[in-house]
Amino acid sequence: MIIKIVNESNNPLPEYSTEMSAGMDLRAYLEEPVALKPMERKLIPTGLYIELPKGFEAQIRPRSGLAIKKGITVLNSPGTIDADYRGEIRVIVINLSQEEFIIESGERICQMVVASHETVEWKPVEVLSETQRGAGGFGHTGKN
Ligand SMILES: O=c1ccn([C@H]2C[C@H](O)[C@@H](COP(=O)(O)OP(=O)(O)OP(=O)(O)O)O2)c(=O)[nH]1
Repeated sequence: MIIKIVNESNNPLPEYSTEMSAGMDLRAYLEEPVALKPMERKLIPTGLYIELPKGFEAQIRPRSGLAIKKGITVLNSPGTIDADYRGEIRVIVINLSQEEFIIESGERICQMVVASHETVEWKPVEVLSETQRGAGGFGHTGKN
C-alpha cells in the first residue's frame, strides 16, 4: 500500500529490514541528544507525519534489542497512530534499566507496524452465548 508521509527530519524514511519484516524502525529527530535517567520517560519526536487510509492504524512498538540490552522500551506499547491523526509521530520511551541512556538524533528507537482494523457496531443483548470456558480466565485452568 502507499501511504503519504511528510518527513521534516534529516533522517531517511522508515524502511523494512527485510522483504518479510512487519516493523519499520523509527528514528529520533532531536536538536541535541536526550538523556534518560533510570525509570525516566520522555516524549521523543520523529519528524514524521503520516496519512493512513481509513481502516488502518500504525502501532508503535519497542525494539527487542534495545529492550534486552539497554532496558529501553515504549511505555504505551503498542502506541496507536489513528488514521485521522495529522500531527507528528512521537514516541514515549522509558528507561527501565539502572543506567542512564542517551538517545542521539537519528538513532532507531522503536518500530512501527501498519495494521488494518475492524470497525465495530455494538449490538446490546441480555445474555451472551454459552461456551466451555464461560467466565473462567486469568489462569483458572492451572499453571500447566
Ligand atoms: O505513541 C503514540 C501514541 C499516539 N500518538 C498520537 C497519534 C494518535 O492518533 C494520537 C492520539 O493517541 P491516543 O488515542 O493513544 O491518545 P489519547 O491519550 O487517547 O488522546 P486523544 O484524546 O488525543 O485521543 O496521538 C503518537 O504520536 N504516539
